[in-house]
Formats: sequence, C-alpha cells, structure tokens
Amino acid sequence: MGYENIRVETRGKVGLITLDRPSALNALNSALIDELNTALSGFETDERIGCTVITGSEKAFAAGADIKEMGSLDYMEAYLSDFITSWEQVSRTRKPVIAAVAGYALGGGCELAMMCDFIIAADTAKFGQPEITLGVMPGAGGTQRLTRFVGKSKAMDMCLTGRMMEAEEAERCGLVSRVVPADELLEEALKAAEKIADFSLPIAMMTKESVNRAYETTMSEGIRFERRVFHSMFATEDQKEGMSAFAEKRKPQFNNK
Ligand SMILES: CC(C)=CC(=O)SCCNC(=O)CCNC(=O)[C@H](O)C(C)(C)COP(=O)(O)OP(=O)(O)OC[C@H]1O[C@@H](n2cnc3c(N)ncnc32)[C@H](O)[C@@H]1OP(=O)(O)O
Repeated sequence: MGYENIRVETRGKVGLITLDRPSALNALNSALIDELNTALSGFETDERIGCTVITGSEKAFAAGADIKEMGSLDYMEAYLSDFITSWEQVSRTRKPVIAAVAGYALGGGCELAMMCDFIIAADTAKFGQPEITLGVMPGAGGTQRLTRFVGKSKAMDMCLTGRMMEAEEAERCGLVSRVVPADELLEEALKAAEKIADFSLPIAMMTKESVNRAYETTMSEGIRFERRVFHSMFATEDQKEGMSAFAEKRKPQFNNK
C-alpha cells in the first residue's frame, strides 16, 4: 500500500511508523487513521517484527483529531459510522507498541499515545486534552485512560481546563515512562523497542496482556490471571532457553516457541 500520511519502515525486528502530515501538525484525519491501522496490521502479522514504535515530528506527535474534517459531522453520521472506534486498533495490538512523543500530543494525539503500551517523551513534549475548548470532550478514551494514568484530580484539571502538561509533569504523574532530550528521542525509543523485540515474542505478548488486565479487572482476578499465564510459560521452549542460558552464562537465543 502507498502511504500518504505516514511513513512505514522496519529497523531489524522493530516496526517504525512516523505520522507525517506536517502541514496540519499530524492532525489525525480518517485517511491517516486508515493508513496507521493498515501499517499496524502489517506489523502484527509480520513474523520478523517484535515491537512497533509510533512517532511524529519534532513539532508534533499529533495535534489531535482533524478539526476541519470533523467540524461538520452530524450526530447521525457520528453514530452510524461509529466515529472514533476505528482509532482503537492500536490498543488492540498484541505485540508491544511504544509511543515516542515530541512536541504536541493533544486531544486524539494524546489519546493515541495513551493507547500505546508506554510513552517515551522528548523534553519538548506537551500533552493535553483541549477538546472542551472546541465544545466537545475527549472521545478516543481520554476521560478513561488519562484518569487511570494520572488520577482523577489531574485528569479533571486537564479535561476541564484544556491546559497542556509539559513532559516533566507528565513523567512525575506517571503519564510517560521516561523523558529524554529531544534529539535522542527516536534513538532511545528504538533502543527500547529493540530490547523488547530481542526477547521471546510470545512471552512479551503475554506480559503485555497481563499488565493490561490490571486495568480491566479486580486485583484478585488479575493475580489469578497472571498466575495462570505465568504457569503456561513453563510450556515454552523460550523459558527453558532463557533459564538455561542464565545458568550457562551465555546470551539466550529465543525462538518464539
Ligand atoms: C479525538 C477527538 C474526538 C478530538 C480531538 O482530538 S479535537 C482536537 C484537539 N486538538 C486541538 O484542539 C489542538 C488544535 N491545534 C492548536 O491548538 C494549535 O495548532 C497548536 C497549539 C497545536 C499549535 O499552534 P501553532 O500556532 O504552532 O500552529 P497552527 O498555525 O495553529 O497550526 C499549523 C497548521 O496545523 C493546523 N492544525 C493544527 N491542529 C489541527 C487539528 N487538530 N486539526 C486540523 N488542523 C490542525 C492548523 O490549522 C494550521 O493549518 P493552516 O496553516 O492551514 O491554518
């Protein structure tokens, strides 16, 4: 497929998707979302890929949903097309996905970053849910995911005032896993992704599923789920390889089995 709004590359075992609508600060229109979903599906089924990085430009990860495209939508179009639901594909990927965020991550851009498994932010990153300034509220999971990341008080502050949060505050409150200098962002994100992709893919996928379960169930159910999945790992060749390699003081060679 020819992409017009994103760039898609592979770097060894890592899939790299760069949002690329510079004239609109990577505003997320339906064409971009379709392309993103196609690229993500491609990496999901590509056996060589173990992790994906989604990034944007120096100025913007994404400045939100495309306001010019969305502005004239009416209720029935939004309802019948189930507007936004197709954006959720990144949250349904089974392989790990990292967001590498520099500049603006606003509205749907912040929500897209939060759908990834973790966010590495440049020191220039600015997060926000400014939808209230446009007469709407977050519609791609912002009221739910942001609240789980940063707690009720800060999520209310962000969603009700529409203010932006700098990278340092985002790290302090748990929205991002680490902040790095802007000129090292991609390198750091790719390094993290390569590290993940070098581990056993099924074990990484099960780990991701188990961490995500923490957001969807009670503690006792989550612990039970973790224990069942953990037990199942002893049926894998990669568990035998990982533990043998440790005992033999060598680097493990995982075969995703
Ligand atoms: C997911 C759901 C349901 C909702 C949403 O996401 S709603 C959108 C939330 N995002 C926003 O409200 C941010 C809108 N953008 C801005 O406030 C500013 O662009 C900025 C603060 C991010 C940057 O300001 P700056 O002065 O540096 O740049 P601009 O001249 O304003 O922008 C450059 C260029 O990009 C176009 N742009 C920016 N954001 C969007 C957007 N979200 N949708 C469509 N177009 C956008 C902007 O209009 C301008 O284009 P022109 O040069 O053609 O005017």
